[in-house]
Amino acid sequence: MASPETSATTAGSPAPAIEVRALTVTFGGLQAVDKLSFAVAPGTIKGIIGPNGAGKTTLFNAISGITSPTSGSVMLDGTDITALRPHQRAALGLSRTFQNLQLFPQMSVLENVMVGAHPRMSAGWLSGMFGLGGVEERAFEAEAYRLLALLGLETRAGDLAADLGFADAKLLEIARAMAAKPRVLLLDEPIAGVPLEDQNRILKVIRAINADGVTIVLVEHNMRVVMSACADILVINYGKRLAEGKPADVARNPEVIRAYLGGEAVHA
Ligand SMILES: Nc1ncnc2c1ncn2[C@@H]1O[C@H](COP(=O)(O)OP(=O)(O)OP(=O)(O)O)[C@@H](O)[C@H]1O
Repeated sequence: MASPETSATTAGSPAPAIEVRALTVTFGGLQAVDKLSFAVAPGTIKGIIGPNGAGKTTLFNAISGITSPTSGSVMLDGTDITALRPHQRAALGLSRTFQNLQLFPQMSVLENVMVGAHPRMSAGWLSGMFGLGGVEERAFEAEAYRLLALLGLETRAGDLAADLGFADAKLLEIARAMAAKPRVLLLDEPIAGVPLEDQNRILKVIRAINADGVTIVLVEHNMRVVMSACADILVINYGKRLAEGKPADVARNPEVIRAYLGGEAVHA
């Protein structure tokens, strides 16, 4: 029988990978996230869009544990994780990237990926990471190389992260998050600021990660990317759900068009 912390699942219908229940985050008098509820089906890519200040990053911060919600709950694979700290959520399989890259510029590309594996490391491993060697370090290093190859960054492994171009730095941020071997990956604007000619590289990586079985929640302003990558999309405004559904339906929704683009059509 399910414990009080786990949600009931009926036979044949697995718990959502992520479920947010009546989540509210208040800053002073401002409801940045306002009684928001939604679910993300396992193995899918869910897009979250909304105008500037709609509450998308605050929502990600509450899901990943960086911000404590004022009320409501967050479930991961049917388990209530609302009270857990970010590293505990990461150890349970929830990983994220940041809109403003959280890389170590003076460390190598490879080392940045290896740091991302810390939720899986044994105690003391990180402090001995550079120079002590050992079986565990070599295993993580081999995995980090495999991840870099998957993301097309293997030739940059020895370079400083500071020397990467912007698109490669965005990819490295994804590789760092993937090093924790997440089942659910939150991507905060992975395409933002990336030149048009590099955007498809990142889109391909997102699809490849998802094809490997990782559930993805994608916050992104780039409509072309959101519309083509996501099975369904949640639109929020003032921290509340404005619309939810298939990309084509959301793009036609008059309320979405009005609130999100001030009257312009949402182009796929
Ligand atoms: N730490 C904070 N303290 C006070 N207000 C905050 C804080 N973080 C966010 N806010 C406010 O909460 C609201 C939601 O902000 P948030 O950054 O989550 O929106 P967003 O949808 O991610 O915006 P953008 O698309 O511009 O990144 C905004 O009004 C913002 O000013």
